[in-house]
Formats: sequence, structure tokens, C-alpha cells
Amino acid sequence: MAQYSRISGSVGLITLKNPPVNALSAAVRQGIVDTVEKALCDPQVKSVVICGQDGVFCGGADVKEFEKSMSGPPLIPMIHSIECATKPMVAAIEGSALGGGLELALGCHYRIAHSKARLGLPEVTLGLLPAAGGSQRLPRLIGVPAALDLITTGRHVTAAEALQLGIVDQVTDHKTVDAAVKFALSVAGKPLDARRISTYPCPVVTDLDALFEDVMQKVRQSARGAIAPIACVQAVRAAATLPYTRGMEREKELMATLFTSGQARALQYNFFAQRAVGKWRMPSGARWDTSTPRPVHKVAVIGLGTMGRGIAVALAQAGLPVVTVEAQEKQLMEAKRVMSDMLKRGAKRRGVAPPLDKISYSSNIQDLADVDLVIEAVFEDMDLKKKVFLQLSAVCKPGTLLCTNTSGLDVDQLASQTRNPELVVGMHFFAPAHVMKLLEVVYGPRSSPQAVATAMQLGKKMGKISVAVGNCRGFVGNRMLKLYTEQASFLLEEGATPDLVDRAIEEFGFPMGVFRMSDLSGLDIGWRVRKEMKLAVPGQSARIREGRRYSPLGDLLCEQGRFGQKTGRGWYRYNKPGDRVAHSDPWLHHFLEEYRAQHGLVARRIDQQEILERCLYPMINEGFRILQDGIAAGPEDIDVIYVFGYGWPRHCGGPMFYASMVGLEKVLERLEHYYQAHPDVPYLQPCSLLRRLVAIGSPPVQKWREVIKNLHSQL
Ligand SMILES: CCCCCCCCCCCCC[C@H](O)CC(=O)SCCNC(=O)CCNC(=O)[C@H](O)C(C)(C)COP(=O)(O)OP(=O)(O)OC[C@H]1O[C@@H](n2cnc3c(N)ncnc32)[C@H](O)[C@@H]1OP(=O)(O)O
Ligand SMILES: NC(=O)c1ccc[n+]([C@@H]2O[C@H](COP(=O)([O-])OP(=O)(O)OC[C@H]3O[C@@H](n4cnc5c(N)ncnc54)[C@H](O)[C@@H]3O)[C@@H](O)[C@H]2O)c1
Repeated sequence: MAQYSRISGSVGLITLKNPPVNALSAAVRQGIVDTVEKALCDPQVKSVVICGQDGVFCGGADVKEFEKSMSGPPLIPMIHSIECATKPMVAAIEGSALGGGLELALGCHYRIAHSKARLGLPEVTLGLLPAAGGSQRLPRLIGVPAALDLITTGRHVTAAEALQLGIVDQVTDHKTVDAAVKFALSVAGKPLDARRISTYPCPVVTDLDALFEDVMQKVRQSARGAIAPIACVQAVRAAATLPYTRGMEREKELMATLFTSGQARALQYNFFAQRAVGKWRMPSGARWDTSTPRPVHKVAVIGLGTMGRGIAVALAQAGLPVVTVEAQEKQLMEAKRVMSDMLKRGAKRRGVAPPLDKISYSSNIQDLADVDLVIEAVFEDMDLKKKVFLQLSAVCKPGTLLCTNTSGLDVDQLASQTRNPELVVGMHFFAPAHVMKLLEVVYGPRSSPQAVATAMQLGKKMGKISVAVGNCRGFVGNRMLKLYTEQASFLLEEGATPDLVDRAIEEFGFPMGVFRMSDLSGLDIGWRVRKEMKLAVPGQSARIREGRRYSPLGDLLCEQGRFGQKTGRGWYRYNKPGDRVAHSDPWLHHFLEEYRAQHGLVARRIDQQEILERCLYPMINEGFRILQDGIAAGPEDIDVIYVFGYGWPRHCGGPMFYASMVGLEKVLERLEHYYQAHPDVPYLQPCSLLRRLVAIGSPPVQKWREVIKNLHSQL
């Protein structure tokens, strides 16, 4: 709703009231229509200020309403009537003015923003475009190139940048409403014709065609199959080439296509999923809102390899003092140099001083006596990690949280080495740890809710999207990934090439195909783990191990020293070690032919659909098993992990949402088909939760938690 009052004698004040972000629900739109009319009819009122309650102007249209049939006054005429008003309308922007919120402000004649406010048109991130006139007004106000940047990326700008771009008229450090009221008093009675943005001509651009061709090419490349960014370019082009009313028609036409698209549903699901994972709960019933985190003032990182360096940098960037410990002197010196460079580069990008003094370097574990939390990032070796946890338990002060960055080892085995197993959790970061947004917080059977709450809060402080998951080999992400990479190897055995598989995966929307990714992270990492598990045995090429199908292809490459990019050879060929450009490798193709001949395998033609089904459906099936086992609390957790940790295209929602879009019956039928064809691959057998969901009519993904809860309560 919206509240009306009159202040300073002649200023009408309209306050949007819809906590927490004053989204433009039907009730708020009705409130605005009613209060604007009141203000315009009030003869005492000479100018009007629109603000939002509780320090937030407006977070845009109410996304939850998009699922329902529309009711209440529509946004476009509402904003138009504000622009047409004969009394000056001033937007007082605090907190956020996003999407429809900024469009509302652009309908006003003036905009005053607090210096801490953020503004933007992020509709593209929800699979939409700014369709309440934003795509037509913003280019008219700030020019086509700047509007294209904001609308196609959805990025938020600070008040200072908004002032520089010309989006706002004034920035204040004081009370925004007071500044806006003062401003409104000063413009009362002034002519408004020159303040109505829809009447502006779009600033002229030399060689418009070249500009749009260039932008469209860039957007197509970065969109990875997403349709909204392309529609955004088309809408801005309409603003640049058509009169306002025709531009608005085009905006509406483009929006109609996006609004009902599967991509918009996926992106909006993902928006709420990101928020849902913050409201974690453990099978014990412990939850985010009843568990209090411990204070963390000082942190330690042990092991300064690839991961330890990124984690320490991310901690320092979050403002925390970090003590680092590295066993090898040479590695310590190298890490110090590399981490200082990382901090300097990051600081330059953010325009701040590099927090070099936040990190101290040591080779002595005794230096960790006074830290509140330790993140262990030594080699992926259970015996070594156990030794480190034993030492940490003796050295650290009582109450210190001991966390491991293991990629998938048993967190509970590590906890058992310590005096306080309840203070042990996994904090599984993704490489590069100072860049990647995802953090899996892994609780073992003995981890306390307080330990989980502390790790989740630290993740938030580091700017991560943290997901709490249970303890099992590989946790959620790597447990599912294993099947994906294994299926990709099976496809090579059956006749595919790395290029063919990668092309299918990249066309689906992943930034990198499975073999390119494997070359980037290093084939030796998985090889080391498989050797430790006695699965990989040098010199052996048997294709059945431990009673099930096994592809030794990756092991055979490693035996030849082909570790990927770092050695200049892997699934692809690189011009030199460390080079990033993958070239198709005739040697590899020949090697595959020889391998198939040796094992009596006949290569067959494999199409894109089979590649996608074979790589993605087993992962989805494992996702259902993870839900059934209670390792993830809901499909949202799995989807957020895959989108933010593994590059699953966001416009496909995540693996579990994608399954619901494809249709659970189809996923089940294809898994049954592949299991029949490959009975030596047990994980292709459809999971009982998937069968159950199909049996009850494939409810939407938002309802799965209920089904899982019932399933668990019956066990
Ligand atoms: C046949 C078909 C015809 C088709 C024609 C249809 C035409 C329809 C005409 C529509 C006109 C288009 C209008 C407009 O262009 C579209 C939009 O405005 S889309 C919305 C754009 N806005 C955003 O993307 C902003 C989203 N929000 C945020 O970024 C952040 O929430 C924030 C505002 C920066 C605040 O951040 P925080 O303080 O961290 O808070 P949270 O993020 O945790 O949020 C708190 C709480 O609020 C919920 N929420 C936030 N924004 C919205 C929203 N816009 N709608 C609904 N709910 C919102 C959020 O989910 C949290 O709640 P919780 O999930 O925790 O319960
Ligand atoms: N590399 C990745 O992509 C990735 C991603 C997520 C998680 N992980 C996990 O993170 C951990 C570290 O991986 P990494 O890739 O950074 O390894 P790495 O080999 O790059 O670095 C490990 C570092 O630990 C040091 N070290 C070993 N024993 C030590 C000890 N007792 N005390 C102090 N330092 C010691 C080593 O000298 C080395 O510098 C592993 O458990 C790994 O599975 C790795």
C-alpha cells in the first residue's frame, strides 16, 4: 500500500509500504494511484515527494505476482500519469531503486538519491526487460551506450555513478526525504515540460547500425543461449529509432515473449532459490533462525596452494585478519608474492587500498593458538589431513572452529581427531576461491548448529552464496560431477570425441565443456584420488572394476604425463604448458581409435541429444538420491550449487529445475532406457524419489520438499 501525508505546508508525501523492499504489488500500485490523485487534487499541495518506508525506495515489481493472474492497476499507465502530473513529482531514493522501482522514479520529474543508494534495471537477470517504460526512458535520459550497458547487464550503480550518468539530479548524505522535500519546495510552480523524459528525443548516435551490430554480437556471445539480453538490445534499439509510443509498443511485444518463457521462470526460480538456501536447516531440526553464530575476529588458513591462497585473499578482502601457515618454505615465499599481487589487483579494481597487512605468513602451526576459526587446505590426503586436525586440536584455543576445504573426504573422520568434534565442519570453496561465489558448508553427524551457523555467516561476510549440506563422499557438487565426467568418458569409448562432447555441453550453456574443464583443473587431481581408492592401477586398462563399468581413459592419459593445460597436453593439445587455448589433438583421436580396437569397441555416431541426456540425466538422478538421503534440504540447494559452483546455465535454473522443465516422466523414461542399455552402470537406475514424484503426477519443483518430508517421515 502507500500512505499519504502533507508536510512543510505544501508538499504531498507518498510513502510506499510493502516490507521488506516495497515491491510494487497490486496493493502498492493501487495505493500509488490513489495517493497521487489525492495529492494532485489537494489545492494546498504544490509539489509531491515519493519515497519508500524503512530506508528502501523500491525493489521493483513484485516478482511473486508474476506466477498469478495480474490484478490491480497496471504499472505503465500509473507511471505515465505521474509523468503527466502538473505538479512537480520528486523521487526520494534511499536503499534500492531497482527495476520497476527505478522506472517509477524515471516517471517522476526529479530524482534525489542518498549517497548509499543503489539503482539499476536488473530485469534481465530475471529473464525479462524493463517493461514499464524503462527501456524507452533510460536511453532518452542517459544516451544509448550507457543505457545498453545498464539494461543488458542488469548491474546496479551507486548514487555517485547515477549522478554522473544523469540518472539522478542530486545526491545527499543527509536525510533523503528532507532533502527531497526541500528540493520539492524549490521547484514548486516551475514549468515541467522539459522534465518529462518520454518527450525527450533519444540522443543521437553516430553509426547506430554499427553500434547495435557490435553490441548484439557481444551480447550473443556472453548470453550463452539466454534470450532476455537479446530482447533488451532490441528494446533499446526501438528507443533509439522509433517515437516513444511506438517504442513502448515494441517494449510490450518483446516483454510478452519473455514473460511466459521457460527461461524467465528458471531465472525467477533461481532468484528465490538463492535466498532460500540462506534459510538452512539440518535434519536434526536445527535452523538458521534459531542458531547463533560464534564471533569470528581472526582466521587462519593452513596450506597455501591453489585453494589456500584464494581463501586467504577472500578473507582479507572481507576485512578479517588472517594467519597463514605453509609447510614448504619455497611455496610460502611464492604464495606471499602471488597473494600480494592478487590483493593489489583486487584493490585496484575496487578503488581501495590493498589489505596487505591483514595477512601474516608463517611456517609454524603454533602461530594458530589465538585464532577463532581455521580453514585447512592441505593436499587431498586423508592421513595428512587427520594429522593436521590432531595438531590443530592441540594448538588452537578451546572453542576454535576447525574447518576443512576437502573436495569430498569424510568430514566426520577429521572431526574424530579433535577434542571437540562438534566444532568441525567442511568449508568447501571453489577455484579460484577469491572469485567463485559458491561455498558448500558441510556438516557432519556431530557438527553443532552453532558451528554451521558460524561457517554460513563467515561465508556471507566473504560475499559467498553459502549452502549447508550433509556429509557424504563429494558432498553435493562433486558427488554429482563424478557421474557427469564418467559418462563423458564412456561416450569417448563409444565413438565420441572430446570436441563433440564439449560442443554439445557448451551449446547447452555451460561456459566450458567437460573435457576443457578437466584440462583446466588438471587430470592428475582425480587420478591421485582414484589411485588412493585403488581404482586406478598404473598399467591396467580393464573396463570393469569393482563389478561395474569403469573407463581408464583419464588414467591412461595421466600415465603419459598428459595432465591438461599445465603440461600442454590432456584431452586437447596446447601450444605450450600453461597455455589456455585448446586445440583438437590428432594424437588423442588416434589413441581413442587404438583403445577402442584393443577393447573390441565399435565406434558409433553419437548425437547431441544423447550426449546431453547421458551427461546430464545421471547427474539429475544423483540429485534425487541426494535429496532422498537428506544430504541437501531441497532442490534449490542443489540448483544454487550447480549454477554458482559449476557453471550450470542460470537461465536453465539448475539441474533439478531443468528436470522439472524437461518433464520428470521423460527423465525417468530416458534413465530407464540407458540403464537397460548399460546395466553395468548402477547409478543409471532411476532413483525411487524420482519414481515417486512421477507416480504422484510430477508436482512442480516448489512442492518437492513436502514430498521428501513425507518420504523421510515414513522411513
Ligand atoms: C501474456 C503475457 C503478457 C505479458 C505482459 C506482462 C506485462 C507485465 C508488466 C510488468 C512490467 C514490468 C515491470 C518491471 O520492469 C519488472 C520488474 O521490476 S522485475 C523486478 C526487478 N527487481 C529486482 O530484480 C530486484 C530484486 N531484489 C533485489 O535485488 C534485492 O532483494 C534488494 C532489493 C537489493 C534487497 O536486497 P537484500 O536487502 O539483500 O534483501 P533480499 O534480497 O534478501 O530480499 C528480502 C526479501 O524480499 C524479497 N524480494 C526482493 N525483491 C523482490 C521483488 N522484486 N519481488 C518480490 N520479492 C522480492 C526477497 O525474495 C526476500 O524475501 P524472501 O525470499 O527471503 O522471503
Ligand atoms: N584445486 C581445486 O580446484 C580445489 C577445489 C576445491 C577444494 N580443493 C581442496 O582443497 C585442498 C587443497 O587443494 P589445492 O589444490 O590448493 O592443493 P595444492 O597442492 O595446490 O596445495 C596444498 C598446499 O598445502 C601445503 N601443505 C601440505 N601439508 C601441509 C601441512 N602439514 N601444513 C601446512 N601446509 C601444508 C602444501 O605444501 C601445498 O602448498 C584439497 O583438499 C583439495 O581437494 C581443491
